[in-house]
Amino acid sequence: MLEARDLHFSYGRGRGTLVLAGVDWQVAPGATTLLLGPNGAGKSTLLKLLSGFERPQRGSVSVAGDASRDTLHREVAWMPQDVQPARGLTVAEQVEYVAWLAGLDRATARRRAGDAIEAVDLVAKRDVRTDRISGGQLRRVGLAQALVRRAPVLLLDEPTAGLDPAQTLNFRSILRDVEAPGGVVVSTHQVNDLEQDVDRVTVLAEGELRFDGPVEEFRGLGGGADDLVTVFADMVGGGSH
Ligand SMILES: Nc1ncnc2c1ncn2[C@@H]1O[C@H](COP(=O)(O)OP(=O)(O)OP(=O)(O)O)[C@@H](O)[C@H]1O
Repeated sequence: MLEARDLHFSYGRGRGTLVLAGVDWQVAPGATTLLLGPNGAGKSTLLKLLSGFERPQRGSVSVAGDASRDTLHREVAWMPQDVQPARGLTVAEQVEYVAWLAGLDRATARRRAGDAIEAVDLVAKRDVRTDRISGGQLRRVGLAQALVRRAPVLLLDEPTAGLDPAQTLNFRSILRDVEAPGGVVVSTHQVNDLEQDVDRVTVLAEGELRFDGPVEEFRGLGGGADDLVTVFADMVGGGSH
């Protein structure tokens, strides 16, 4: 199980602002968790720490008690908020390159990249350069990059931000078929992302967890969708949603 203990993190040296102030959290295996928090709450930072991309100043991130960077890289796949096109590479080449960087041999990287591109419904674009595809398609390349390693845990940072409603639905339906036995985490600042199939909700605000439980429990805090926006705003101590 992917677990964070007493995570403290601030950017910059010395007196940088504390972004995470002692977060204890476990990613629920076999479940999809919505990591909900207002802008600047520290969601991206938490996901970077959980993936091993950043190291905490205090506390630890571990899988089954093992906190080594190699283990995190093997066990956790992370899709960053800003997926970058690799100049000059096609969709297939970019996903294959990421697989190769992760240590797969050439033939396996190619095969897995093909599978991942199929899973994200981008077969028609496989030979198009990634700097010439739409923002929504680039998000799906990002998801393919995360899937290609077949890590047990999948962390997705605001995967549908900026997508139109049709693309959002398309992305969610692709996510429904993703296999990640260690758990899937989807970060968002929008309460209406609760519409998607999620099992659990974790609310992060000002570097602390304010809620962590089954989605039904969170929904039960408000009478309807509008209520939940209010519940969330009260929970995070502001009007952001
Ligand atoms: N590279 C950085 N250097 C300095 N400060 C940073 C850096 N990245 C993030 N921060 C700050 O850390 C805080 C948390 O940022 P983070 O991106 O983790 O929040 P978030 O919840 O993902 O926000 P959003 O929903 O807007 O993406 C913010 O105050 C942000 O300004």
